[in-house]
Amino acid sequence: MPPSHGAHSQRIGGHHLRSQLLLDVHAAVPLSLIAACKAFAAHVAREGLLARVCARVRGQVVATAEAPRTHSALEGFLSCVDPHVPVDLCMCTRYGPLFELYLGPHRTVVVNDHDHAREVLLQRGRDFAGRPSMVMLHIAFSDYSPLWKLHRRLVHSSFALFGEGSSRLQDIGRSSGTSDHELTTAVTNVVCTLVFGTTYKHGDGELQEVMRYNDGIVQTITRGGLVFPNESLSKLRACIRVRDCLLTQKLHEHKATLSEGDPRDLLDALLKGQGSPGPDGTVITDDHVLMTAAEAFGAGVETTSTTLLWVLAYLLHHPEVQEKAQRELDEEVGERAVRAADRGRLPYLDSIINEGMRIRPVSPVLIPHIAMSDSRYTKKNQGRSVEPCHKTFPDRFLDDQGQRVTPSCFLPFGAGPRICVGESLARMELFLFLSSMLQRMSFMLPGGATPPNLQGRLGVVLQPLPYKVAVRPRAGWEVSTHVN
Ligand code: HEM
Repeated sequence: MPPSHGAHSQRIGGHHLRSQLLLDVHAAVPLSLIAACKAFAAHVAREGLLARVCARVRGQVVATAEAPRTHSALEGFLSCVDPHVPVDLCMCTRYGPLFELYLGPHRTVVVNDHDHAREVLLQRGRDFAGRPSMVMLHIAFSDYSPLWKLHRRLVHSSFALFGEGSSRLQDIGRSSGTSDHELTTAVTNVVCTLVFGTTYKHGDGELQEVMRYNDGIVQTITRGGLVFPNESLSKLRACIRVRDCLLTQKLHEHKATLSEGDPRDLLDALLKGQGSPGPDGTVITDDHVLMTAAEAFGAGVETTSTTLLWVLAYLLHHPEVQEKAQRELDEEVGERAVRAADRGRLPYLDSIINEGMRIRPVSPVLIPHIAMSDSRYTKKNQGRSVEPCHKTFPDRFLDDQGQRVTPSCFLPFGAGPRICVGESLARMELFLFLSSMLQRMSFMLPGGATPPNLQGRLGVVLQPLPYKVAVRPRAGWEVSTHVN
């Protein structure tokens, strides 16, 4: 279709890698600034360029990057790039809700409005379901292809084994701890169960090893600068070696014990998928299996544990919200262990989780999409009004009767063909962890401590700065501890 040239239309030609994306937009779309910055940071890290840029949106730092001093891609956007002075990139204010920018060599269209994003992701999902060529992973960063579809289907089917009908996640949730390390350990344990069917006991050496390499990978990627040989790159390589060694061992064990019945976990599902190629003859190799297993850790640990840390940080700012959630738990669940099926009875707790994901989304701009073919997107409405919101944490997700409402523009897991494949699992995990924690413990600021800084910093995900929290067991639940 030819692009339209209406008085209010903006033609955004983004020939992204291999196709042409034309957006004809008559209305607002805002900012994928954070994505832009993220991708920019990734690009800069890849290219090994120098000088520091700090990007802020509405006063909040959303990304820092090692940036080129005089890079033509950046010149259009920044009046100055001083390596020592933070540059405010309020692009939304300066360039309007829809604009294009170069991320290194890639022309990128920025869309920042939930309604429009929803339309692009859902109604036009197939058109924009591609991924830029980034990292060789098999789902999240894989382009829209038969191989991606096959992997996604298998991953989805294996996650279904851990759905509401299963008690496997409930039991792991019950052993959750309260420091960020323990939260991450518990979330990692869930992913180990999903991926290779091992649920570890507290303190297990192998689980510690998984934690160490996972953390090493996250930290080194967050730090960036992995282009030239250096300490970070060596550490990343070492962590990946340990990870691959462990996953290969699990793969061999699974091959040796694979049976006819239902898959036990993700490795089983992928191994079974090796026997039935996709419609175009696509075959899953052992390397694919290992990469997809590794990806489940990458996508499933940091996202979920960081969401919980954000929710806790907000609860420290709103102790009355915590008390109300605890009252709801006391009335609806009492002292028995929380079950996945209790979610329907706990709308207030659910609204806290939703609000946590809304106000501090760990993946604020999804993962970049690219156009699958020459495409045009036309919006009829012009402009957009932003009304002041008088809702307090977490009431946006509740109606006047205290029942749950979910605005259609709420997309913490994306939408359309590339929607997060772990969404149901993540929602269940968040529910089980938070409910089990609030049922047994109260979280408060240690004496003299200031409330957590809610600004966040963008690493692999948007994460809170470290904060301190005191934990007190609720009446009837022993074990007391102070954690950082
Ligand atoms: C709070 C937790 C989580 C959040 C907020 C989250 C969010 C997201 C988002 C925003 C995307 C990108 C969607 C897009 O580009 O349109 C995504 C993709 C993905 N997520 Fe999650 N996620 C979470 C947990 C998980 C978990 C637990 C797993 C698996 C164990 C997982 C696996 C994936 C995968 C494989 C993709 C790539 C899907 C594709 O490209 O086809 N995520 N997630």
